[in-house]
Amino acid sequence: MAVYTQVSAEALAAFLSRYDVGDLVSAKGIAEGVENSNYLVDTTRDRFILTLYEKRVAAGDLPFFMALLDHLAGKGLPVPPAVKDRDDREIQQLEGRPACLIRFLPGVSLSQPTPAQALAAGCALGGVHAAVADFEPTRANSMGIAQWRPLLERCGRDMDAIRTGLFDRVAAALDAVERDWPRDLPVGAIHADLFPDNVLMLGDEVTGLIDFYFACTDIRAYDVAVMHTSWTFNARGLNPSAGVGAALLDGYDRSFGLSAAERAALPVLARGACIRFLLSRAWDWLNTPADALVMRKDPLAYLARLDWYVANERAFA
Ligand SMILES: Nc1ncnc2c1ncn2[C@@H]1O[C@H](COP(=O)(O)OP(=O)(O)O)[C@@H](O)[C@H]1O
Ligand SMILES: N[C@@H](CCOP(=O)(O)O)C(=O)O
Repeated sequence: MAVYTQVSAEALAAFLSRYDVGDLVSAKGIAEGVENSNYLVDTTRDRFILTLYEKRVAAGDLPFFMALLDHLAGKGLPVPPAVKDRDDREIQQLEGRPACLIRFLPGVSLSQPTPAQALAAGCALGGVHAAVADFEPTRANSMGIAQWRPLLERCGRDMDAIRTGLFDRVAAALDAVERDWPRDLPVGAIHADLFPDNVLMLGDEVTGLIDFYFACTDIRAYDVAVMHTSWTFNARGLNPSAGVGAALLDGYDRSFGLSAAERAALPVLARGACIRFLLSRAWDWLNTPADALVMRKDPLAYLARLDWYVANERAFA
């Protein structure tokens, strides 16, 4: 359940009165999501997502995220911009949290994407990378390779309570990833978390790309690798679908282009992505009480993926 901050009816009505969006009809907490509090808000005119940014999103990063959403929506991509109030402001305060009113987009997120859907999603990522060619703001990746070792050290040997020997296995995998990490691939604004639950679809059509709150400036092909790790396997990190993996890359290649150097780097980028999500999940696993309202995601599902990429170095050839 991702509603950490309760919003009173009075506070919400006062918040909405700053906008030209009609009057409040209903507001319901959204169970999906991990990082922020989200409400589905209906007014007499339209439907919106109200997001209150919780502790993982730094308020100082919000202008970058909002500028990126505006930029992509302005280029006609299915990305939801924040609504501006009468004073032209997108970022507000509500119940003591930074908050934005976001356009609602139709569609559902998939749990078992087909190759046709993966092709469309890969195409959509290519569309994002093309659209940010003239996007100037930058943001360092706060969950990038430079942060993985400090995060591993912070998790420490407590990781072995999740799986015996986990700390040493991740440390060894990280040694290899740090050694082989590409230094000269093209960089740009990337989503960095384009899992199936952050892509809304109707049939084989992408209707929404959401949750840009890890977006940053980093290696473009790393975004492709993150997608590959999250779209190709089942929830336990098993049974990779070769058709889905190939279709993702094909879609991206058709819409934006994947160079030979980028393709050659995908194995190490994918192992890096596995370490990144394994570590953030392990940290949450070790630091979230089992009875908390937040759903803890399984770090071992990313260990299984890491093992698969180590055993299948030629998966992208
Ligand atoms: N613009 C939007 N249009 C429609 N649904 C949305 C939109 N933004 C978020 N949602 C819904 O809210 C859920 C949680 O949003 P998300 O941004 O993934 O949260 P979190 O940042 O907490 O992970 C999504 O799974 C989706 O169902
Ligand atoms: N995609 C990450 C967690 C981030 O959650 P999101 O709901 O903001 O995408 C993972 O699965 O570990």
